Amino acid sequence: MSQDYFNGKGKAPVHQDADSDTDSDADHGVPNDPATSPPLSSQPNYMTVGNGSASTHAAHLQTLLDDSGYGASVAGDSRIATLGSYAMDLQHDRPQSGAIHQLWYNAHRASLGRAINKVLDLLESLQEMNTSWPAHYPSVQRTRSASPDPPASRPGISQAHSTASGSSSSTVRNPMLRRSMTSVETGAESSRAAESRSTPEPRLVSPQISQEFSILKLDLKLGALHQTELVHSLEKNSIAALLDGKISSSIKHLLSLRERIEDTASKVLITGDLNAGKSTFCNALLRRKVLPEDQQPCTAIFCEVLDSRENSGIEEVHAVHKDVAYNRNDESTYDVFSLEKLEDVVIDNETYTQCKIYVKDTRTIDESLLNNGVVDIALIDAPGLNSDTTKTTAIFARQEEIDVVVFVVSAANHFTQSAKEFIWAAAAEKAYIFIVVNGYDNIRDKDRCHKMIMDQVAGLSPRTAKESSELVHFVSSNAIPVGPSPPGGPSGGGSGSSSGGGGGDPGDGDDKGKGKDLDKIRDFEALEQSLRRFVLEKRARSKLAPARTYLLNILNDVHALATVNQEVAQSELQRVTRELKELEPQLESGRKACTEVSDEVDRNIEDTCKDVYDHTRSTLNSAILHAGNTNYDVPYPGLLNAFQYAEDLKEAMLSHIADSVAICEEHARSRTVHGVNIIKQLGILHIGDEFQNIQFRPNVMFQHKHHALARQVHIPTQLADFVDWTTLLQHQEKYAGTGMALTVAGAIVPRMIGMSTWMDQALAATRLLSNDNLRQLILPGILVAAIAASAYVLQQIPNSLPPRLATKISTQLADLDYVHSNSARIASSVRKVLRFPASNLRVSLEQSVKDLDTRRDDTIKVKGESERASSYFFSLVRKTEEQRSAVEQVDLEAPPLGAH
Ligand SMILES: Nc1nc2c(ncn2[C@@H]2O[C@H](COP(=O)(O)OP(=O)(O)OP(=O)(O)O)[C@@H](O)[C@H]2O)c(=O)[nH]1
Repeated sequence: MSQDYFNGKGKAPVHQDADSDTDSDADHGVPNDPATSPPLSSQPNYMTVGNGSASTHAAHLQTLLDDSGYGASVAGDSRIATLGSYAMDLQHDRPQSGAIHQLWYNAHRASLGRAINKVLDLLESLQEMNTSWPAHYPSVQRTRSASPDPPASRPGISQAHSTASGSSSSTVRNPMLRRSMTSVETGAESSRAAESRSTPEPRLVSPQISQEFSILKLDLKLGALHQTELVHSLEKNSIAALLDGKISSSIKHLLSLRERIEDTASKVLITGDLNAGKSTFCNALLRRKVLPEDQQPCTAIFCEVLDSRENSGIEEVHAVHKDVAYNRNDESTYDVFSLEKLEDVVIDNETYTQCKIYVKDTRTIDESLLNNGVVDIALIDAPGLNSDTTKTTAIFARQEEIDVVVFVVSAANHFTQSAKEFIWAAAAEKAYIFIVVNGYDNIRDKDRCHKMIMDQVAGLSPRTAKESSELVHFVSSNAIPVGPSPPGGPSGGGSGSSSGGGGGDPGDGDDKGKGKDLDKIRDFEALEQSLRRFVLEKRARSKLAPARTYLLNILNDVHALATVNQEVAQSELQRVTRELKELEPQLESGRKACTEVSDEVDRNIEDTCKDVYDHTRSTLNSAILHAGNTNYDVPYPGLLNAFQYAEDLKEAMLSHIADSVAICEEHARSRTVHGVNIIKQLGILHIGDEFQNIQFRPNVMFQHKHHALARQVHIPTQLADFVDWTTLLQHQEKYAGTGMALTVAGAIVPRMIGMSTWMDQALAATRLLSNDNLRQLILPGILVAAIAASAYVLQQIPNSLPPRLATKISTQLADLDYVHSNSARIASSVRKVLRFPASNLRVSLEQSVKDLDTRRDDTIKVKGESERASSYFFSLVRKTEEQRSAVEQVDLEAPPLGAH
């Protein structure tokens, strides 16, 4: 498998910042270069059990294979040997053990692959739910001790097979909101996760959150606010949006993990100080002088050594252009060189940053690392570390597809500053660092060197130090006999190891030297076996364990989130159900009150208006009726000013009537105040205090004098108005002295002045004049009487005029419909005034009913949503539990059945 490391386009993205990523938020894209990926048909890349009859062991393996979900053999892949023949042909354990591991690996890979698919489904559904029902993010669930978990101790590789029970107990996880922290899992978890936990948390998160959520932990960075405060201060939808982002990146990471566990290749990065002997070490592993060795630094680019079968069996070098994604099928992305020219390529870091070296490894599969029959291994020789390259190499080492980092340190120089910096950075990323102390042959006091180096390792990577027997090796790479370099290829200018056994010339005949060389070769072979085990048998740790750990972590997070949200949804459901129960009667009584209050207000208005109308009518009627006999205090100025008197009197009468109107208006005003108060009380009772301050100014009522009578009533004064016989007769008895004259005058004068016919007058005169006796008396009497009557009539003007005028005014007012129109006007004014608060009250009541109605509708909606959310999260809790136990059953620590 080949990679392009630096283009940032096609392959694994390079993490730019050493401390900016954790498991949860980094983009862990796994390379998917179509050109470099193995053909689909060869993807599983496993050993198949032949005909099954070879041995019971083979049959068992066949079962394992079938169970693994990877089916039968893949035709046409030369790498695939049948396990049956494998087991029978090779009469030792290693290949068989490798094949068993491969089957075991496939079975676990299938389980984890299924779990990843399920979790992807769960996350997608959670994302969807989160858009319709913004998920609640638990800010702080419980307080845990501030001290971090005890440093996880990785189980020893040599002991790994014996920790089955321990590992299964370690997988019993706290179902609560806690991150898995068991020692085995920690040891097996991805190095990224290890870093995120072991390094100080650089982000603004509360310890609680960082402990409870490992992947879906929201990364809030806002001013100096604490995470918890932020979670509380942020709007629910903002939290949901942040969560959505987290879920998306988790989905991405799961996809890359899936790709990664399905990738059958394994990459070993060989790095170390300048001139530490990395190339020599690589060549020793290949048992062939492929890479140029030199006493002066020469490797300036990343050299990936791959099996030539990946390049159609052709041995050549592909020098990848800078900033270009390597594609084996696209020659524009690289330059082809022969192996002999490799020396020129590796020093040219101006044109290239990496090269792919395809070599044939003709050794047997149990000897060869590249061609081991189980997994495609690529060795990557990195440029020596210095201040320029340390960071690049550390970034390189952090790539997901780098399964193993082999650090080559010079036994003579120990760990330099660059070396330390690299290991600090890489140790956090990669759980395992394989340390090769090279050039051990140069050391005289080997024990001292051993101790000093081990002390340094302990300080740099305690985990590695703990497993030192497997992970730290003291070797002399140049002592390993290597095959000849390609013709004209790397000749090496250094120790002359190319012909093999540079450390001691096998041909010198020195037995002591030979013995020493044999020791060196044995040491190197031990290293090789460890590395082989490390790469092959423990591949699960570097490939499957991150997936398993990540799955457990994400399942834990989703489980925690689902539990919290299920509780929230449930309590919301209870709350809205309760609220609905309260709302229904409120709504009912609101509707009832609306009708009742409306009726009451109408009644109040009608009663008030009727009362005002009736009162005005009776008051005005009575005022008009009594206008004639009311004393107006208008002095009678005498006969000469009788007309003026009549005018004054008329005005006084009209103003008296007008006063009555004003009195009626005052009454109406007070009735209105009363009516408004009733409405106000109803408002306060049913709506609340907003009715307390209802504005009503009674003074503003009746400001326009619609009743200005003087303009409407025109009554001309006539002479007849001054004589009112009815009044005169009424007064007759009061004035006895004039009784006779009045009687006569009363009897005669009216007749004389036109009340009788001319015949009556004639007869009366004849009758009087025929009586001589009387003639002399009567005439002066008549005269006196007439004078007396006239004087009396004139004197009675102040009494006669008012009733006459009153009658005339009354008549005219009746014509004007004065009483009704004023009563109606005043009553309608009252109605108008009362209608305002009444309609306010009605609108408010209707609004409050409407509000209640809306609230009820909203509550019903929320209820439906809460029901859906509750049942969704309930099933999510169950599903995450199921998946969690399925993933926990993938026991990567238990040794494969039948493996040694
Ligand atoms: N004595 C001794 N010399 C060694 C050993 N391994 C490598 N050398 C010599 O050390 C020199 C440097 O070796 P290289 O393999 O080129 O070192 P390197 O780390 O690849 O160098 P750069 O990648 O260029 O930094 C060569 O001359 C080797 O022959 C060893 O185990 N013992």
